[in-house]
Amino acid sequence: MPSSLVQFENVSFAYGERPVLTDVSLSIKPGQVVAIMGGSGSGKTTILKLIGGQIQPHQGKLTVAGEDVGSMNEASLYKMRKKLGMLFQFGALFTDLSVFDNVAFPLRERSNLPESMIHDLVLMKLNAVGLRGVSDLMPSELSGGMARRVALARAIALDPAVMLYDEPFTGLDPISLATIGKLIRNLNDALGAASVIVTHDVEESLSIVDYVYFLADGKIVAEGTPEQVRVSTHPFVKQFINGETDGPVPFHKPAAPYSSDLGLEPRHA
Ligand SMILES: Nc1ncnc2c1ncn2[C@@H]1O[C@H](COP(=O)(O)OP(=O)(O)OP(=O)(O)O)[C@@H](O)[C@H]1O
Repeated sequence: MPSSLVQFENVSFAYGERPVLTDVSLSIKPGQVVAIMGGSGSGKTTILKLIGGQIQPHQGKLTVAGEDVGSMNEASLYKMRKKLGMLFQFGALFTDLSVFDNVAFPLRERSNLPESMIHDLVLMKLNAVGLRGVSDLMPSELSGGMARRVALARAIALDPAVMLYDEPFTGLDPISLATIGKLIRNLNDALGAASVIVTHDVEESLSIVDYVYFLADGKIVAEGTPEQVRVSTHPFVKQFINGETDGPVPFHKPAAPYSSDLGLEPRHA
C-alpha cells in the first residue's frame, strides 16, 4: 500500500490566466481524515476536482493511491475513479429509484458481481450507515439525515480507498450532523481509507479529523492537528475557529446600505 493515499507536491492550477491553486503540497495517509477549510472561492472544491481527475494540475505532481493522476488518460482515470467515493452536499439520490437500487447502482454499473452478491452488499452497506429495513423506501419517504446516510452507503458501495466529502454537514439538524460526522470517521477507519472533507463546519470537523489545512487565495496558509488548531495564534486560523467576521479572511464584500437597495437615500440622524 502506498504511504500516502493522496499526495499533492507543489501543485498549481489556473482557469485560463487566473491562478486558482498555487504551489499546494499536502499528504493524506491511509486511515487519516483531513479537513480543508477556507473562505468562499479559496480553491477547496478545486482540490477535490483535482483528486477526482476532473481537472489536472498545470504544475507539480498529484498522486492518488500511488498513481500519478496528472498524466492519466481517460481510460486510466475511469479505473482510478473506482477507488474514489464521493459525497457531495447536492449529490442527490436518484428520486425514481428505491433506497436499495440507489445503493446497488455503482455496484451494477462498475462491477461484474452477481445480483445475489449485490443484494448482500447493499444490505451490508445500509447496515454500516445505521439503516436497516429501509431498502424498499423511495427517497421522498426519507428524512434529510436518512437521505444523506443512504448517499453515504452508495458512496462506500465499492469500498473506496479515498473518500471525498464536499460540505457533508450542510442543511442537517444537530443530531443528524453528529451522526454523519461519526459515520465519516468510523467508515474511514473500517475501510482503512483516506477521507478529505471540505467544510465550513469548524466544530464538527475538529471533533472527527486528524489534520486540517487552511486555504486562502489558493494557497495553504496554515495547517495542523485539531489540538494545534484550537490553540493557534495564526490570524486566519483564529478567525475561522472563533467565527469572527472581521480578520484576514474577507467573508463579505463591502455592501451598500439596505436603504440604497430600496432606492432610498440613507437616513441621517
Ligand atoms: N469552471 C470554472 N471556470 C473559471 N473559474 C472557476 C471555475 N470553477 C471555479 N472557478 C473559480 O476558482 C476559484 C476557486 O473555486 P472553488 O470552487 O475551488 O472555491 P471554494 O473554496 O470551493 O469556494 P466555495 O466555498 O464558495 O464553494 C473561485 O474564484 C472560482 O470563481
